[in-house]
Amino acid sequence: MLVRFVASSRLPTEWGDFLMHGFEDPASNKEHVVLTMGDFDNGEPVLSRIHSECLTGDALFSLRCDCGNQLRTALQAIAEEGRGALFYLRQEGRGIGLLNKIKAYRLQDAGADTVEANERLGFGADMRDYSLLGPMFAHLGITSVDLMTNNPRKVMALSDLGIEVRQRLPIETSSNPHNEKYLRTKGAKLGHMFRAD
Ligand SMILES: Nc1nc2c(ncn2[C@@H]2O[C@H](COP(=O)(O)OP(=O)(O)OP(=O)(O)O)[C@@H](O)[C@H]2O)c(=O)[nH]1
Repeated sequence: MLVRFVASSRLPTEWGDFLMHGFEDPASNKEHVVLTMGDFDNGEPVLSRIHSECLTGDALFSLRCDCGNQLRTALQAIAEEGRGALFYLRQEGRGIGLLNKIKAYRLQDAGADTVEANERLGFGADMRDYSLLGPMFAHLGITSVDLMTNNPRKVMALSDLGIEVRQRLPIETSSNPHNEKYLRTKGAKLGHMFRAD
């Protein structure tokens, strides 16, 4: 069964008032949310971010990745524009889940990079599936986006779903000693268009 819309409510945040739309995915038993601001009726491209859940970076202030920083940067950019959408997909750890990500971090502490760690656990480098976005875009009436990402796979995934990506907007965040290797590996092995500080 396809991902389906369940309910919306107001979500005031430190950047402004968003609408929060909840979706359920019966196949994976996952719940996803989209935060929107403004009106999409005129068909103009919508400033958008497709963000993959990162409990450690988004909620626990981790410096091992750039996720929390990107989340805040995206919400701020949407609020400044007064119009946009943030898709928050519950695909933790590039789709391997939180506990496997902790195991992957352990392997990284022992010298593996983020891709090698996934592989040693028996996973591909990136297990995320973006097809679930189709019904979410349809429900919100968004057909064209300006996408905040450094990840070319997301641009291709949206094109495959028939969503026009008018432009890719880089989402640069600063590096620190804890995430330098991770950011380098994303550039070298996962095709991210990352420019280190
Ligand atoms: N398996 C694994 N997942 C990680 C690791 N560090 C961060 N993540 C997850 O990676 C996801 C974010 O992916 P990124 O590759 O950082 O960025 P992206 O979303 O592909 O691309 P951008 O749009 O440019 O941010 C989140 O689900 C994080 O939980 C790691 O070392 N191992």
